[in-house]
Amino acid sequence: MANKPILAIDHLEKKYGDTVVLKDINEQIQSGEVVCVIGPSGAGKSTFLRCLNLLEQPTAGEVRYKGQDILKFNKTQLSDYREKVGMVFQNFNLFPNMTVLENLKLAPKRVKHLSDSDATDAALTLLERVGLKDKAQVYPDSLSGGQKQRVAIARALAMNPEVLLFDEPTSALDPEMVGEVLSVMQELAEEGMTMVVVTHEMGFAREVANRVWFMADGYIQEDGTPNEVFEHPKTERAQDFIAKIIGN
Ligand SMILES: Nc1ncnc2c1ncn2[C@@H]1O[C@H](COP(=O)(O)OP(=O)(O)OP(=O)(O)O)[C@@H](O)[C@H]1O
Repeated sequence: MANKPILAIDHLEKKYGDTVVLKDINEQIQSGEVVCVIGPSGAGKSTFLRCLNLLEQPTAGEVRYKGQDILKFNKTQLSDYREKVGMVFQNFNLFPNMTVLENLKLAPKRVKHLSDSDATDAALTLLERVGLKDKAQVYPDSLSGGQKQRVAIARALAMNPEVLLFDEPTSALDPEMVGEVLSVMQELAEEGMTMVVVTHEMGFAREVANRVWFMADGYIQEDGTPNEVFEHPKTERAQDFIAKIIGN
């Protein structure tokens, strides 16, 4: 392949004690790709995602970002890497004692040393992009779940990431809030953001992903286009899962 991957995963393994949760994962992600990771509960999807930014330490293997093994990064390199590879969590992780605007300004000021007024301008632009400019001065507690998650996405974008990792970003939301978050994510995908999304939202995976990885028992068992994985799954495990999810 001509393109160099932005992320390359080689022989990744994660064990907790004697329990092997991820087994020999080998994958590559190209810049601009949207990869959705699907699979049954307990398959290792979140653990895998957390290994990509070292919230979990892999027990073996390599994760290379633009050719460099992130497991060998020193503290400064790791902090630079986490600026470039942002993460959006299931439970938003907003700072409750800060306004929405302060949530967005904190890291750009502290880490990127932006001036207060530059950080404010950038934050307001991002809030506008996720449709929440009018919420700049409120505290997260007064927002709906969908609004909180849109703020969390804006906060991740405030660091100008090259890759965004999403860990079940809509799983904690009431059903009526899911669409507003997915549509922000879809816009990001259309703008060319590289995204790895662990999700139970099969509609999103079908429509927005370039590639779908089906994970079960700590392996990526299927890797293909949405059409390949949803319509023509090769393994029995994926066939069963997809039949149950799609309901036929
Ligand atoms: N800190 C930990 N210590 C021990 N076992 C863990 C730890 N974290 C996760 N596990 C185990 O690893 C396995 C994979 O968990 P993980 O959360 O990655 O799965 P998942 O595919 O994301 O599931 P779900 O869709 O339910 O979130 C599970 O069996 C889980 O119990």
